[in-house]
Amino acid sequence: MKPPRCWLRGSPESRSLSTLIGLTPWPPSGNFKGKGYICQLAADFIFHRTIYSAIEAYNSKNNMIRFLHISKVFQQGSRVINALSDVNFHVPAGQIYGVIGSSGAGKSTLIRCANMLERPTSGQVLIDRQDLTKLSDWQLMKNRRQIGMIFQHFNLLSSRNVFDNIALPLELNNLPKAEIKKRVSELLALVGLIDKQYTYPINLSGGQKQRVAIARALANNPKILLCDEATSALDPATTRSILKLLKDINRRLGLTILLITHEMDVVKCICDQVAIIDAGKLIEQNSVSEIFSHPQTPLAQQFIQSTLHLDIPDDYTQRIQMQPTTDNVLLLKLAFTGQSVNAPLISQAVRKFDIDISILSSQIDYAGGVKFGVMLAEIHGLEQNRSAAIAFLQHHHVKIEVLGYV
Ligand SMILES: Nc1ncnc2c1ncn2[C@@H]1O[C@H](COP(=O)(O)OP(=O)(O)OP(=O)(O)O)[C@@H](O)[C@H]1O
Repeated sequence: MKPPRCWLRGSPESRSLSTLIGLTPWPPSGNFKGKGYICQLAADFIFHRTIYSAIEAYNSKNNMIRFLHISKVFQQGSRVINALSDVNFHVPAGQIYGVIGSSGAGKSTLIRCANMLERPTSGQVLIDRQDLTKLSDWQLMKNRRQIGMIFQHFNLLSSRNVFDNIALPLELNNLPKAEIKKRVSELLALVGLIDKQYTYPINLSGGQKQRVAIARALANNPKILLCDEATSALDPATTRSILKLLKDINRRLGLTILLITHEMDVVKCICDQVAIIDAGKLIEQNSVSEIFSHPQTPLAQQFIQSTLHLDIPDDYTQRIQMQPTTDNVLLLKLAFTGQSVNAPLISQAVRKFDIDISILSSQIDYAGGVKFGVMLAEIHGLEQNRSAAIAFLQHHHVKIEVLGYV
């Protein structure tokens, strides 16, 4: 059958679509005048609607969590607090998505909106295409079974042992005893606590308590897991082991994880994507590799720097001053991200501007498969040459902080 004339007389996009779906553009080249031009407009309209609907359908199918124009206002006496302002983002199914922000930024409010522990003042929260803001309390209670949650302070019941804590949501679901036993045994194995099943929370370490909380959150086979500062109360080694467990669960079960944190190390360690929230507004969001290689906002840069721990040696701290010294050696902190981390910029600057650079310490790290780094260095040479070298490095996206003269 011959393809409809006006469809194929459309714009280049509609023509390429016709090629994509296997139709030969007809006529091969067209002069769009009169009726033909109207046909072109109609074709474009249909094309854009089709594409738009296709993108919408794809987004809603592949995004497990969708925050649409979420605002939350708290009223404290006469004081109005805009905890969240028009927050929009989507969490694709099967991903680990981090939301990072400083204290009071609105992280807890946001994650609590994801299961309606906090109802947004306006906006929609869609979990697996279901709009939670439209549900009655009873429907919401049922719906929450598909959302597991873990907290900073574990929230275990001290009167129940490990087995019984994990069994609780299954008991509330009226599961037969034999099924509860089977499911709890699976979960104990998943979180590595088979030998602790009869232990009470008081006799568990922080990491073990969080493992129990994770097992309990997974008891009803949820589609998503919300993590509210889940590692903030743990030491660095235990934090790493819990993050490793979460990543393992995410990969093995295909579980979608939304976590909030104030630590970029957590994001760096397990997240696929990250959103940065500041004063209730979402100011930046992207894949972890993109954020680490091309941070757009000063706050994103600050969070990245916080993951690189480079201290100025004590003897330098004592000697450093902002006025030039007799030796006139400049002390700099250089931060490399994206392409600048791989380019031989230091040796180029030395050759080009006739200066010497002495590296005191440096650190390179990885996040989302991207390298980034920080360096502490002395620069020796004439003032104008050093300034030109600094301008050269800045031009190549090296962030430079002048620490002073030593
Ligand atoms: N129930 C409430 N009533 C009034 N104000 C609230 C309430 N909950 C949160 N807020 C305010 O909303 C803002 C965001 O708070 P939220 O707890 O979401 O921030 P956060 O980023 O999680 O901070 P932190 O990391 O310190 O926990 C803050 O100004 C807070 O004081």
